[in-house]
Amino acid sequence: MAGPSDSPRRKHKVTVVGSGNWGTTVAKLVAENTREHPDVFEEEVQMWVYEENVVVPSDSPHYDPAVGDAPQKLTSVINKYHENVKYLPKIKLPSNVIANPSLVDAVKDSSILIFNLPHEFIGNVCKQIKGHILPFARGISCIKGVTVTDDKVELICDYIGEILGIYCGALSGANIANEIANELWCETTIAYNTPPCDQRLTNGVNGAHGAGVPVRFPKTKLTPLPEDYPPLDHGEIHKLFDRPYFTVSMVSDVVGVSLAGALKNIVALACGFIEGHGWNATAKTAVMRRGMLETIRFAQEFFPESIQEMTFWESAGWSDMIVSCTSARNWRYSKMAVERGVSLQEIERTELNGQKLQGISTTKEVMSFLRARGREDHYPLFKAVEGIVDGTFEVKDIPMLFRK
Ligand SMILES: NC(=O)C1=CN([C@@H]2O[C@H](COP(=O)(O)OP(=O)(O)OC[C@H]3O[C@@H](n4cnc5c(N)ncnc54)[C@H](O)[C@@H]3O)[C@@H](O)[C@H]2O)C=CC1
Ligand SMILES: O=C(CO)COP(=O)(O)O
Repeated sequence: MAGPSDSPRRKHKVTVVGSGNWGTTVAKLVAENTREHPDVFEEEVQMWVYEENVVVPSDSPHYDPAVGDAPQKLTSVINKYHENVKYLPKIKLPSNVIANPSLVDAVKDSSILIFNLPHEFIGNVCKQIKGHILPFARGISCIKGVTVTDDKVELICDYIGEILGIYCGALSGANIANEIANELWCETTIAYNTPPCDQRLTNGVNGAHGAGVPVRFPKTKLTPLPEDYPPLDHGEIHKLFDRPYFTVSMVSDVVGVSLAGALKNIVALACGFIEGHGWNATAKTAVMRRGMLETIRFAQEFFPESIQEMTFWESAGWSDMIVSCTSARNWRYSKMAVERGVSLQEIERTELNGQKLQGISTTKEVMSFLRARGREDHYPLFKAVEGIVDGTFEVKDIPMLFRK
């Protein structure tokens, strides 16, 4: 009888769940890598698209006079022209990215699931795919946010892992999708821990950085990755994401990577408000420093068992804080809201063409969690951002928060 080592070697099939600005960019870079590593990955990358109708503008090279201004399915446009004309216009996607409007079909038979959509939609997506994925699939969440219920705050990757019964790591960094899509160099951080049940494939090799951090796995029993698949350890995950223009650091601290990515969106709103009010770099750096202190305080207070402060020196930490407070969407549009004297919610509705500002919901969720514990006054900057978003606090009063 044939043993496991005689079995034919299978390849990892990859699906990107989500196709916004970042989702499409990650699908592009991952598809470049599946092409370069045909021994490990199936070439075709499925990309789930939340289907909608789009009108291709007349100045687009993909404008078809026979179709004119008639609405077309976004998936058909992506598959025909290899461009996501709505969320990542003017970027050519590799032809092995396949847009799929069916969530269940897109994740079918995939052993690697990359979750990349605004965090408010992840619950519904997980509900729909539960029971339709390979039981031994492994996940990477590129989502910046947290999930909050009355009694707990959860990392998105833990939430995905618990609902689907799989292991899920986290990717986060100083990453502006349009820059990476244009292949302008940057770094990112991936936190992933090979589950013990998969380690017979990897000799326990997990990567050098982060040794000593208690490793977290879902409470549910994991199904081992079958032996005829290539192992999934730091080396293989690195192979899937690292590009000449996208330098990946592998770490083990899932908590630090996830919380830094989620909470910097609150600080980015504060920086936009500050700048919209007319203050400049010195005020912004004060807010960034205060924001980082509150981020680390939050991590230490609610995830004390696993946080590693070195993570804040990775791309997911200070670099993301800096880029988010100087050039990302949450900063840009909160500045615009103050300059125009309108609410941030209105700016999101009128200016973002379907893209989402994760800072708005993250601020509300984090503050409701803190308030339920009577801890809101220990996070004065986060509280001020909530007040500004709700119209109950004024930007000019931010410095008063920090006077002894
Ligand atoms: N855009 C960027 O530069 C970066 C974004 N991120 C993070 O990546 C995550 C995904 O963001 P983006 O790809 O930028 O999204 P986006 O903000 O560009 O696009 C919104 C997406 O949500 C989808 N959507 C709308 N309604 C939906 C529903 N009911 N159910 C499911 N999907 C729905 C839209 O189809 C679209 O794909 C976020 O957590 C964000 O913080 C992280 C790094 C960089
Ligand atoms: O996460 C990001 C930068 O690292 C992108 O942030 P925005 O969603 O504010 O554009």
